[in-house]
Amino acid sequence: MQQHLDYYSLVGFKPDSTLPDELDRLGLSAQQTALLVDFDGTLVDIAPTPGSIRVTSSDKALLDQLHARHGGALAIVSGRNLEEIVHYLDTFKGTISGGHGAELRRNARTLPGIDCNFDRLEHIKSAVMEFAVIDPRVIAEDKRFGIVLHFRQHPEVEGKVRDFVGCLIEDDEEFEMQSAKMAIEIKPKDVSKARAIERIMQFDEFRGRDIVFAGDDTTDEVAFAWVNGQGGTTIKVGEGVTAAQYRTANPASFKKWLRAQFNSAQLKLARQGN
Ligand SMILES: O=P(O)(O)OC[C@H]1O[C@H](O[C@H]2O[C@H](CO)[C@@H](O)[C@H](O)[C@H]2O)[C@H](O)[C@@H](O)[C@@H]1O
Repeated sequence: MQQHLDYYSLVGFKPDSTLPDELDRLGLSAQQTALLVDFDGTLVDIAPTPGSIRVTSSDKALLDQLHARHGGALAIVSGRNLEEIVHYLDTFKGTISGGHGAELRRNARTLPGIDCNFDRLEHIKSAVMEFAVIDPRVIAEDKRFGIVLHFRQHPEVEGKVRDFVGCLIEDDEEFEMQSAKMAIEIKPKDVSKARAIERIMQFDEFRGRDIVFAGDDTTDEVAFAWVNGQGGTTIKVGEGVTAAQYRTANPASFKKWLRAQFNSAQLKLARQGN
C-alpha cells in the first residue's frame, strides 16, 4: 500500500479522484477539447467473448452527439481490427484507430496501415492457431496486425499461455507480447495507442485542442502516460492501478458522465438563446 501511495505522490495524481461532473470544471470546453475513447471496457461492457459485445442504438446516438459537440474532434482508439469497429459503429462519423494504432480511418476513408513483416507474422499466427486447436480452452482471435489468445472462460490456463507466447516471440525484433484483460496478445513493437493519439492529434480537426482520453485496460496505460505528458486529461474506467488522473466505475457511469456533458452543453446553448 505504501508503495502504491508513493508511486502516485511521485507522479502527482490521485488514483481515486472522483470523476468531475463537468469538463468545464477541469477548465476545458467542448470547443477546445479533443475526445479520444477506447472501445471494449470503456464504451461497451466487457463480454464473455470478443464477438458477444453489445453496442446499443443509444451508444451510437451518443457518439453522434459528441462528434457534433466536439466539432469532429472525436476518435475511437481500439486494439480491435479497424474493420470490426467500423462494423459495430456503422454510423460513426469520427476518426477510428484500430489494431492499437496500426490502422487509421478518417472521414470515412481508411488510411494505409503500418508496414510490418507479414511473413513473420503469418508464422507466428500459425503457431498460435495450432496452440488454440490443441488446447480448446483458449480462443485465438486473428487480427490484421497481430493475434490474441483469450482465456476468459478458463483463467487457469493463463500461465501456460504466457509461457507459450513468451517462448514463441522471445528475442523477436519486430513483435512483442502485450497483456490485456484475460488475454495475451502479440503485436508489432512499434505500434501503441500513444502513437495512435499522437498521429490523430495532427489532423486539422484535432490539432491544438486539449486531449481527453478514456480507457480501461493495461494497453491504455501508455496512452495515459503520453496524454498526461501533453497536459491532457486521462480517465480510467474500472479498477486497477493506473496513471490516469480520474476514474469512473464502468462504461455505464462513463457514458452517463458523457451524456451529462452533452446535456449541460445543450442547456447552456438553450440558455444563451433565451
Ligand atoms: O482497445 P480496446 O478497444 O479496449 O480493445 C481491447 C481488446 O478488446 C477485446 O478483448 C477484450 O474484450 C472482449 C469482449 O468484451 C473480452 O471477451 C476479452 O476478454 C477482452 O480482452 C478484443 O477481442 C481484442 O482484440 C482487443 O485488443
